[in-house]
Amino acid sequence: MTERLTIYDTTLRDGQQTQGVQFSAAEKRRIAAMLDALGVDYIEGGWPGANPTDSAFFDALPPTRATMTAFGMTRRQGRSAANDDVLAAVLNAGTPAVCLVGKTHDFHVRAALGIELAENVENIAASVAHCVGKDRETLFDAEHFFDGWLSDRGHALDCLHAALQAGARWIVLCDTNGGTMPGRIGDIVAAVIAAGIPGDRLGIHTHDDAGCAVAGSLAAIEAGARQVQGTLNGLGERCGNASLTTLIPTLALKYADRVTTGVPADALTGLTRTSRALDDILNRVPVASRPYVGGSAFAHKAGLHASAVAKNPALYEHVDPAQVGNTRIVPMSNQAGQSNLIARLADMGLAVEKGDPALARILDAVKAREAEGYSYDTAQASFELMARRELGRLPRFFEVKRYRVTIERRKDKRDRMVSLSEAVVVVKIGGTKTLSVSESMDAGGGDRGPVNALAKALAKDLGPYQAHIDDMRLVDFKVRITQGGTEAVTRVIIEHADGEGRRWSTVGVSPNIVDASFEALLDGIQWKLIRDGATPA
Ligand SMILES: CC(=O)SCCNC(=O)CCNC(=O)[C@H](O)C(C)(C)COP(=O)(O)OP(=O)(O)OC[C@H]1O[C@@H](n2cnc3c(N)ncnc32)[C@H](O)[C@@H]1OP(=O)(O)O
Ligand SMILES: CC(=O)C(=O)O
Repeated sequence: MTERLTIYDTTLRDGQQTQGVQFSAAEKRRIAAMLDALGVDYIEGGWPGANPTDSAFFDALPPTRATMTAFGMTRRQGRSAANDDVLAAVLNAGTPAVCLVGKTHDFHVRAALGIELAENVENIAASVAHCVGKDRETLFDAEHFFDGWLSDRGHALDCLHAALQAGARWIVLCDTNGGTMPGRIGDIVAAVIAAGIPGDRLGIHTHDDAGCAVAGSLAAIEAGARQVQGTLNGLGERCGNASLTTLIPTLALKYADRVTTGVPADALTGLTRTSRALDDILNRVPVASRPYVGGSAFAHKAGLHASAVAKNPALYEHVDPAQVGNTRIVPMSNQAGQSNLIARLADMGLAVEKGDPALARILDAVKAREAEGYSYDTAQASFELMARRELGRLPRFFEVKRYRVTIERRKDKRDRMVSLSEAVVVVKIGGTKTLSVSESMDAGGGDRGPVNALAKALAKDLGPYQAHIDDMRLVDFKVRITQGGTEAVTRVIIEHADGEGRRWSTVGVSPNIVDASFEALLDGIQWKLIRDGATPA
């Protein structure tokens, strides 16, 4: 017998409390549509009246199947709920549900609000009753509840009972500082239920400060809480909230015998896309190690793992990546054996029989190059080019005859010191040599550095290949000083993208950062020409 678990998303409110995150109203609408497609039950849209973006979002709310919720706080001391302007802004947003945060830790009541415990309980009751009286489904976020329970459980419970009696639909227990261990969360939730707050009225809201937010939420669910709150990709104040990107598949795939959620199986297959779409909105590189949806979540690097996965993927996978819309990869590195290699080459469309002597040559080359400072487990496009070279299947599109980069520091017309990087690249395509010159100046007149100048010069005139590279862009550039053999060398990893949504990474290594960057840039272009099926001139 399974029970229905309600999923409450707070990406647009607590997620916006992440340092460095500021959604526009249009972005909030896009994210709300993504959440709706996923099947969450509630979308907390923000705090109306707190800032212009949230107000603009609530002024033109998108239609959603999920219950749109406005967030705010209980009335301030000395005001009636009807005369509290913050509460009024929350109600004026016109959402079917509202969520009010209130203090439940005696320390906060005295130190942050500066009021008596009885006054706090009255404020909670009056605020909830006011919203219920305006026909809003009302949730009460019991801030710092777990710390409050340990400090003065009588007061913490009084706050919950006051909200429940005033008509709150949900009482949400918050581990606001994120420091409560999962076992303790489970014990306290069970004690709260025993004290008369029914599990089907209880929610859990955790933060990840001790790395336990998802575990704490699961402990609360196991103890009987029937609403779970969280955010996409675990965004949220400080270290973030419980990640719904982890909780949703965990609930669907591992708790199906205990609870059901509103997320249908076909929406679950859109989870990886949703997670990456949010990163795209935030202009963030997706975290590869993210459970279920990360680029490495189903990457089998070690030779023993890859060999077993080739026989049966379940040997090293806790779920099928297709269930969450992710894909299995078998990267190449010096941890790899022939099984990784055959699988990887097959993914690239290169069929090679087991026992082919080229396999041993490629493995030796990977190990030798990684000893020099290369790293192929992320730079799979450079690995492909190297493997093709060993297999004699690397098309020769063009040859770089020479390149030069200069950096000049000089005064501009307004007598300010400015830098200017300039690159010259000479390439030979077929029988024709082309010379391209480019500066690194951006639209605002700022210098973007020698690597930018080189990238622009290299991409400026590639004759018959130009149409293939026009939609390429550089999305990430990482530099590490590493030990190659006995010398310190620079390793540059570049992530590229194109108009078709492909992303690929390349690596270059040299004692000189410009040479290392150039090698990675060149690999990026060659890989793109191969993928596009360009014909060598
Ligand atoms: C745990 C959480 O994440 S809850 C969500 C927190 N989110 C945010 O704070 C983001 C949005 N907040 C804001 O934009 C602003 O803080 C506003 C508009 C809500 C209030 O702004 P201001 O009026 O300038 O107050 P300020 O932010 O300085 O302080 C909050 C005040 O509310 C009081 N307060 C805090 N929590 C509560 C509560 N649950 N109930 C009643 N009053 C509260 C504080 O004691 C403080 O009062 P004081 O000014 O008398 O000391
Ligand atoms: C309400 C909330 O975000 C918290 O207590 O963490």
